[in-house]
Amino acid sequence: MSSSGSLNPESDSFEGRPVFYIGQHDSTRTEALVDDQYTQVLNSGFRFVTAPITNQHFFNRVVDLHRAYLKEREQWTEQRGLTAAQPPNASLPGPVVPTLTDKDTELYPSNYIGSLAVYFSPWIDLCSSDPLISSISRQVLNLEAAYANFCGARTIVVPGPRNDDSSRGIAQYARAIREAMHVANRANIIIHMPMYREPGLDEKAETLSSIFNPGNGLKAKEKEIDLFSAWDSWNTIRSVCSYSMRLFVALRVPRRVPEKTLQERWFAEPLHYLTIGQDIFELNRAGHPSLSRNHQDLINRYMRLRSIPWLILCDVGPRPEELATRPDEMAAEFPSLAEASQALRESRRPHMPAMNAHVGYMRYLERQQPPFSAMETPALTSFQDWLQPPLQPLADNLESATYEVFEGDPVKYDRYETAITEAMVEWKELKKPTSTATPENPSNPELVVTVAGAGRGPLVTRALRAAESTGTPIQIWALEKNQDAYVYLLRKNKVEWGNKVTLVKTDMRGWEGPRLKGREDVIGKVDILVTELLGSFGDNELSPECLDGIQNHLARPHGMSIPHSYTAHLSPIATPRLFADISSRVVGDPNAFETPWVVRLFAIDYVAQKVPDHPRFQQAWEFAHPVEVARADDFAAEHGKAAKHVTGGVGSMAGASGTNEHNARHCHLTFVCPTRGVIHGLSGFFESVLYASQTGAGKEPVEISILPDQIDRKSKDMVSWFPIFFPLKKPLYFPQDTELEVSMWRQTDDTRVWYEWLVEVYAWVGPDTRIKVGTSDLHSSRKVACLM
Ligand SMILES: C[S@@+](CC[C@H](N)C(=O)[O-])C[C@H]1O[C@@H](n2cnc3c(N)ncnc32)[C@H](O)[C@@H]1O
Repeated sequence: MSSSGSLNPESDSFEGRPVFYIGQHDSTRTEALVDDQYTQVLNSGFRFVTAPITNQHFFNRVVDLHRAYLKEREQWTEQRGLTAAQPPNASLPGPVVPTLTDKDTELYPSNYIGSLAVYFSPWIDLCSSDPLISSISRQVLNLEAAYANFCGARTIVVPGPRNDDSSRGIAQYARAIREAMHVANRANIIIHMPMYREPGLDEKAETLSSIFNPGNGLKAKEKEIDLFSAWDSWNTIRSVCSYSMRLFVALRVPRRVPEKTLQERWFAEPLHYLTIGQDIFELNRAGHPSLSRNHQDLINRYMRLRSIPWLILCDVGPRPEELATRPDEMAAEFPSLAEASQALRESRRPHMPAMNAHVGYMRYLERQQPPFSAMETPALTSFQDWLQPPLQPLADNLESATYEVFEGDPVKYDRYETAITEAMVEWKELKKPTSTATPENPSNPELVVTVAGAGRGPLVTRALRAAESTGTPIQIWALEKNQDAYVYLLRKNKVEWGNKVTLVKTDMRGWEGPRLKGREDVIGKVDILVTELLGSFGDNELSPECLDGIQNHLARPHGMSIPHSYTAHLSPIATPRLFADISSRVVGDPNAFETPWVVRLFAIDYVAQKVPDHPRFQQAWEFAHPVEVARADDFAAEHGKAAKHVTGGVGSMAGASGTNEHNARHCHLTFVCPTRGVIHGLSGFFESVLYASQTGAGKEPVEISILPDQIDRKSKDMVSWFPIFFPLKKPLYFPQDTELEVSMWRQTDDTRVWYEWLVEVYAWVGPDTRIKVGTSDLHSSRKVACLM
């Protein structure tokens, strides 16, 4: 258990953890609690309770209505002398459930209704194949939805389908929920779903179907457990409801915790509640309730979500008969000494119920959770699954505050400093000539270092530090095209760098090159060129194009670029939240589904599995610098720079001259998905080798990476880049044993760069037979392309 100090936010040893918000549900409750009872439940440690919208009276009324209808129909059939085989007139109207009366409900508008989780009647059966029962169920659903919405309920829980066997039933159910969402137009609708159909944990409460068609439920055959069938039903329901942002899941925690793949599938879904039944708890040796290690891990994982799901403990007390007895006001005012000291020990008022044992255990688990890590600060957490439009680094100038955010991540700068240090050490070791060498001073040891795109100068500081620590004399230039950042650099040069740095306000592609110290008439070459123009997908902020424009100043053959190379990587993902978010933006932003978004992906499911030759994260392409023969350089040498737009027809894009053609890329990747699921787009990442040793001593390269399976090894805790997300306009469903074929292109017409992407689904239907079962549109970010 943590010390009290670690829970005190004021203390130095404070460690934050997710907070458990625990509610109480009683499956036998047929009426909303009255105020006193509600208070008693809160006093036993719960923070909220559930309340049925209607009561037993309403249930009886609906059952009587249906009975009367069946009787009337029977009479009607008899009067006409029809046999059982002759169906009644199809247009005979079915029963219409009359409006609610005050006898049908104990729920009224109140100042605490917003904190109740109100429950639809569990006895309706929206999936019923009996059209009368499904119709009555739907009417009840709508009556209750309208009334709960009227009362001001914010969350309404609806029992999920009882099984996933009938696609007709699920379709009926989904359609009814969509209708109810229109009726309850402000409330959130929460579908109560099991994680999977665990034998023995199916709902037993009676329904209209079990009352009127009792035989139907008996036929259910023993089947193999299909782990994904409940998720499949949920996927149908939310698809029919167009991924409404008001539709959530209450996930029933199973007795046996399933495999990780299924846990992760639900992790990506909008979990509003986790419901934990009394039978999930075990008793420990002291007879207190406890949960297995697997259950604890599951809860700990889900509690890391940005919107932390609330917990509902079901049937763990206080029992209805306990709530029936009102606390004795007199006795509460004048407790006996023994009662008072017992109450003090349990931190409660005398005659108030003791802390519920299950709540007490959950509070203990709350304290046992791993504390928030350095990557879970409130600032970083607030970025989870938050879409940011990508930067236009050439067209736009960054603000000082944005640079300050970059500078807040020491990991990136440490890795750069290590790379520059190694480059300087090896330069000496390999006795490479420097660009400051002149006929008069052929062994001048001064290296020419240029930081291009210096921003507010952190990489300049690191280059100066590397030079000092390695005892390397340098001449250093810093280039920046942002005139405001340039002013900052001028000041920093005076205040911090002792005017050692030559600052040039220029686009690096138009720089004339370094005029050497003491020989200003001579334009020299650069030995070490340092840049950080990388985007989340490596090349998406046009680092290749910018470096092409300056690499002619690099000394050959020894000059080097830091970074030396970078690679882009992809993996298909399910991310229902981002899909819903982007869908909601389309009206104001018609290109929302054609935009690669920068986003700190979190509530997502990587659907592909790692198998031999097909890893979960696959490399799309690579850029390495300097480019050996740049087509642009050749072209400019032949025609002059200004000529590039008038010689159309050479490049792959119509009308392009082809000078940037060497920076176009294409990849085709195959991802393997053994279980069925859905994808909403492609997650993108990059890695970069900043410096690769040239001494042949087998040293590890200096790298940075944002790949989920590499970041901890290559650049732990680096937060400078979030992943990129290439969305799909329509979710793409895939069956089990599927291969997702991903095609991606980096396109250019010499003035712009954009991406195009396509996903195709192939299912294996025999040992050697694969058939195509789905395809996405060809998406293109051309309309939001990066301008060169
Ligand atoms: C991602 S920021 C990095 C800034 C700084 N080096 C750092 O690490 O904090 C990229 C910088 O490069 C500059 N930049 C981008 N393209 C450039 C170009 N073609 N010429 C000069 N500066 C450029 C931007 O204005 C921006 O300041």
